[in-house]
Amino acid sequence: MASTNGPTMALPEISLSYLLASLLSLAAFVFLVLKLSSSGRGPRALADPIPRVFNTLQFMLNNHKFMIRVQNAMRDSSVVRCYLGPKAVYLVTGQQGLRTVFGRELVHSVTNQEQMTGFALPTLYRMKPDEVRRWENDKSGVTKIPISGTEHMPSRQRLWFNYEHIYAEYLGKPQYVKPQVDMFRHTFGTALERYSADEWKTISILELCRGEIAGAAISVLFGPDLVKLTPDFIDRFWSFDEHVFSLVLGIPKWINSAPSKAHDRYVAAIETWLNRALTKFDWEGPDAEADWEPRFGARAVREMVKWMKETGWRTEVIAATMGALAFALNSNSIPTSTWMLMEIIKSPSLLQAVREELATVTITDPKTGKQTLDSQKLVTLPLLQSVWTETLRLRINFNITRDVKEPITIDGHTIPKGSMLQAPMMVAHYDEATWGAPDHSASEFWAERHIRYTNVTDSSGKTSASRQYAMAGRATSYFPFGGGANMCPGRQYAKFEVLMAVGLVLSQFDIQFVGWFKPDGSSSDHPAESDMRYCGAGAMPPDRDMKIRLRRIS
Ligand code: HEM
Repeated sequence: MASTNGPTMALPEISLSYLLASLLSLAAFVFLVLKLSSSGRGPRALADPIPRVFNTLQFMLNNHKFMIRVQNAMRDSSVVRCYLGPKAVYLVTGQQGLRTVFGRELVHSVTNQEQMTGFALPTLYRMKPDEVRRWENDKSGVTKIPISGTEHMPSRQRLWFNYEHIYAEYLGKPQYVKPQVDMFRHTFGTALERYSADEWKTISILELCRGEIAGAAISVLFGPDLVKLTPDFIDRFWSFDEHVFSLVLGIPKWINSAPSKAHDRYVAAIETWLNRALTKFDWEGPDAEADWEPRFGARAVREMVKWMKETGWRTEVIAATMGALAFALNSNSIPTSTWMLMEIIKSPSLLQAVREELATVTITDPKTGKQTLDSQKLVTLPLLQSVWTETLRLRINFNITRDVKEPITIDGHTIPKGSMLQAPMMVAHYDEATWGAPDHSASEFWAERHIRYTNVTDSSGKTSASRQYAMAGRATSYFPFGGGANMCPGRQYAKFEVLMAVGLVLSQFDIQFVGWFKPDGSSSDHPAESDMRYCGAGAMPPDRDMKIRLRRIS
């Protein structure tokens, strides 16, 4: 239609079908653009109200709140990204993600090496920049077969490989675990002899675990001299333990000097022990290959010291490395023992059931003639194992962290080189779909979560329900010991040690519950809960104590 007013343009005649077709094309175009732009954005981003600042601060200062936001974001997304400082971090959950973090195929592309050289080696291991550079320059990888192009390196000079291999071998192989377990049973059993059959004694579960169990564990791994030479060593250990997170974050001394002071006192004590052991030990003598001897304690410690001396590390660095090992030994096992004792003692029926199980593995020690526990059978008891699994699931809470050295793909998302991967236990271990049961939500401690009952018929034809251990969820939703090449090398020993400590206390004493106590010593009307200040830092200890009365069963 032509206009009659002023200069005009002739408009084409538009049909309805032409208009509809144009609108549809436009809609399709907009949809495509939106789709392409959203897939280009990668995985879901965690909201960051002050970009790159808020999330970083919350991660460091209130990890629990940060992790609750991550948990919510991961309800419908197996990969969530955010920035922590300048670093792009990808939090992952689910089968594919966990296989990527822990799998053998990507062992050279997904590693913990930047974590070590960036944080642990300069702080906890006390290495100077040129010493850290030696690790950075070792490109031969962690596996027995060196990465192609590095085959020329003498095997003992391969730092990453030897560090992992020595621990995996001497902490993990059954022939070395067994003598350590026997030694722990004897040492802790002897420590318990101070509680007699003649009188009831009131004790604190926290003190028992942080004192006697931790002391026995240190004496087994490092020999008795460490505590003999520094009688307050166990106090120094806990003071160091309290400050580890601040130390690793590298908070400067002028802001807070307490962490480095605690570390100084701790490493100094270990150095005293180390110097004495190095002077006294005969490397050519009969104990050179002993499973355990009193100077260095367990073989794992002696082999690590030997290799570090051979490869030229300063005594202070070796002492600090042993300090990190003592931390790995106790920092998770002791809270786990504490929680297991508290959970069992607080429920009279559970205590009774566990004691009945323990009675089936009680033996007479051939050397001392005293009652003790058969360690091999102990770790197969169904109910005790279920309590162990449930305790680790609920109370061990950190994000297993790895660096991405080559681009990888998880659930269709490309994770670029240079970013960081984190597998949060709090997301996997508390997942309702995996762990929840009709009357027991995933966030609740339920001693029998990992028990199945099957009917068995005996020779007389009588049928009864038999209790069996069966983990309630998938392995990829449960990784308290991490996974892959860096998986905790002490995990087998940890299970023996914790179950032995808990088993000896519960089987050798009559126990009466006294009450719950707050850290200030006042009584509490409700049981302990996880101390969430430790969320993301490893084991979450109980926020209050339990006191009991005990008397040895004569
Ligand atoms: C309940 C007890 C324990 C728990 C939950 C636990 C957990 C862990 C975790 C999550 C890691 C990091 C794994 C990774 O990055 O994938 C680790 C590393 C380690 N653990 Fe344990 N652990 C326990 C007991 C022990 C014990 C008893 C020992 C020693 C006898 C030990 C020695 C180590 C060592 C040496 C490392 C470092 C390995 C490395 O640097 O690659 N752990 N542990």
